[in-house]
Amino acid sequence: MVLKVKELSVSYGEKTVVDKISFSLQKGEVLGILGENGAGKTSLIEAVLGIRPAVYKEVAILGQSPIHNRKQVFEKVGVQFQESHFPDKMTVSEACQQWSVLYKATAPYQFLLTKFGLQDKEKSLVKSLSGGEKQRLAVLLALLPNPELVFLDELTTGLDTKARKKLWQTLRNYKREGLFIILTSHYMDEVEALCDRIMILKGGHIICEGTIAEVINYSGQASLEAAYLTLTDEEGEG
Ligand SMILES: Nc1ncnc2c1ncn2[C@@H]1O[C@H](COP(=O)(O)OP(=O)(O)OP(=O)(O)O)[C@@H](O)[C@H]1O
Repeated sequence: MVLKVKELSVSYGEKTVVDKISFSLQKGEVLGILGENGAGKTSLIEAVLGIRPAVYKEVAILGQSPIHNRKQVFEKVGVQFQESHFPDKMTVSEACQQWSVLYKATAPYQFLLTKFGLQDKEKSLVKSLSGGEKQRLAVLLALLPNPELVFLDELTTGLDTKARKKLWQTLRNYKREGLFIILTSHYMDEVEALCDRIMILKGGHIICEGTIAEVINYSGQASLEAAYLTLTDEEGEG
């Protein structure tokens, strides 16, 4: 098993935003975590990674605790966050180099820059990149340590249609090579393009999980979009 989470809860003060959630990721799977704004997706991922205080019965990533075996786990796990902050004067290549030194072994970053369409930006300041380019850099950095498992939070937010499709293809290739992926997304086309299994959160609870076909079937709707809207009671709100 790649990831096992048992009865994990996250609270901010009195407010519990992730409530006794249990789930797992099997080998070969891409798991999508869905849910409206504030459902608890980021809090859940941060708690699983051990960077957000939480209570739980068990959290194991690739068979080890991300809290007690931090260093060993993070040699094998890549993380892309919603926002990456870089110093003002840092160039793209410096960002890659600084990230590389955190790991024992990394992929050659020039190769990844080409893969992510950033080869002409090596000498550019990170702060001068467009939103979409920064986003691609954040995914690149997550993949730099050649991880076995990668967490991608709002993967393609801010990317144009062509860049999204390109990134999906890149990730599908990584998956074929054996990478396990957990991602959060607000885009049902993205989820359908990448995920084997999904988990929909609402108010810190899992309201539905299964393959895309199972979730659609369970909702009684004809598409994932309609299933998602029905299950999260969003219909008619927009
Ligand atoms: N540092 C914090 N302090 C207090 N409350 C927080 C904090 N971070 C998140 N929350 C609250 O916890 C709840 C879950 O937030 P979280 O960011 O995990 O949701 P999300 O599903 O990732 O949302 P989004 O889709 O908007 O990114 C929200 O109600 C949010 O306001």
